[in-house]
Amino acid sequence: MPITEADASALDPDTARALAARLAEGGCEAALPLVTDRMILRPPVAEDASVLADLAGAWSVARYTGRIPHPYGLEDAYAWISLEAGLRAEGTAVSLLMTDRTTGTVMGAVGLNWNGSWPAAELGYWIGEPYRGRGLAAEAARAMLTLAFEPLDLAEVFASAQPENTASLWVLDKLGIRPDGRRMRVNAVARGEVWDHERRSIDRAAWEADRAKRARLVLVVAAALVDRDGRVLLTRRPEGKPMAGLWEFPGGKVHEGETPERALIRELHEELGLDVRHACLAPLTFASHAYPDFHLLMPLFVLRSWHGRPTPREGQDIAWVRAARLRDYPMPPADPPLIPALQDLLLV
Ligand SMILES: Nc1nc2c([nH]c(=O)n2[C@@H]2O[C@H](COP(=O)(O)OP(=O)(O)OP(=O)(O)O)[C@@H](O)[C@H]2O)c(=O)[nH]1
Repeated sequence: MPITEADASALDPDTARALAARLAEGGCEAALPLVTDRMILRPPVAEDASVLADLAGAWSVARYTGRIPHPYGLEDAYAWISLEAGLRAEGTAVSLLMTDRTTGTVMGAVGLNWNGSWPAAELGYWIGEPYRGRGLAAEAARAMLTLAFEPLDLAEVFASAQPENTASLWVLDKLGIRPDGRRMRVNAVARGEVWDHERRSIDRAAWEADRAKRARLVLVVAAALVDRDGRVLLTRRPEGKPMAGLWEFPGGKVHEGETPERALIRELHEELGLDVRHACLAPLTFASHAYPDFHLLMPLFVLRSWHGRPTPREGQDIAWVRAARLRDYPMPPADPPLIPALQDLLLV
């Protein structure tokens, strides 16, 4: 549904209050914080001011954003944090920090603002210099689209970027936020300029179509082979396959007409030369993970007995790993949530 100027800005206080309630943090029903593969996106707090001043104070960040002044100091960061808390509480905007899911390190920020454009929201993001080139902005912006169209129930998300800011244009393209034939003016405070840019947008129908494409379910089955010492067999994805170099549980896709168990028996034979009996496969847990272009559903079986010696037949490295050391091996993003169930089973 294209938004016209006449539709926009009709944000009545009740709607704003409802949106603010959806943005309140805490509990399983709350929209925030957002969790992605590599990040937790959470509201900024006063303790973030100095790291924000360092990151957003760089000219390489300010020069491409409309709202970040330059120079940008601690006072600016405190003012922004308190402004954003106010907008979130009144239900007119949400800004979140991109933090590393493991270390908590603040890496950038991403926000939606529908103050004056509701039911459309403007998307904005910036990423600190040390954290560029890893696809983090796209990952965060994708989570913001989900927030916009699901809990916030907005109709459109729009954005713009400097024509020479190719990294940002790449993010918008990747998310399906495309030129919509309109222009938008941006007051770029750091440069003291007013930009007149191509407007890019995505509406609910386009976002739903993209989500449906990415939600195609792929059933993969995997095994945790456990030896007499309680070690688990990991195999390393060989060069030429997607996610090459990462360690995973042996297994593969379930073919048409196969049960997960038959598929696993076939894969263990093809990949490792093992003969396995159906009765030895004990279901343990499963992974359910949204990859960019499909949704993985992967039951994990435990196997303690087999015939033959695991022999890599597809050029893959293999490793026997103690349960306590499983996290030392870089794995595809679907796999780390499987580790606690294995450790519960093996670390007694
Ligand atoms: N086998 C296995 N696949 C995993 C794991 N974790 C995970 O995300 N996957 C994903 O599940 C999919 C399985 O694909 P695969 O390439 O191993 O399957 P396959 O042996 O049937 O390969 P093929 O498609 O080349 O015939 C891949 O996208 C892979 O990255 C895991 O622990 N084990």
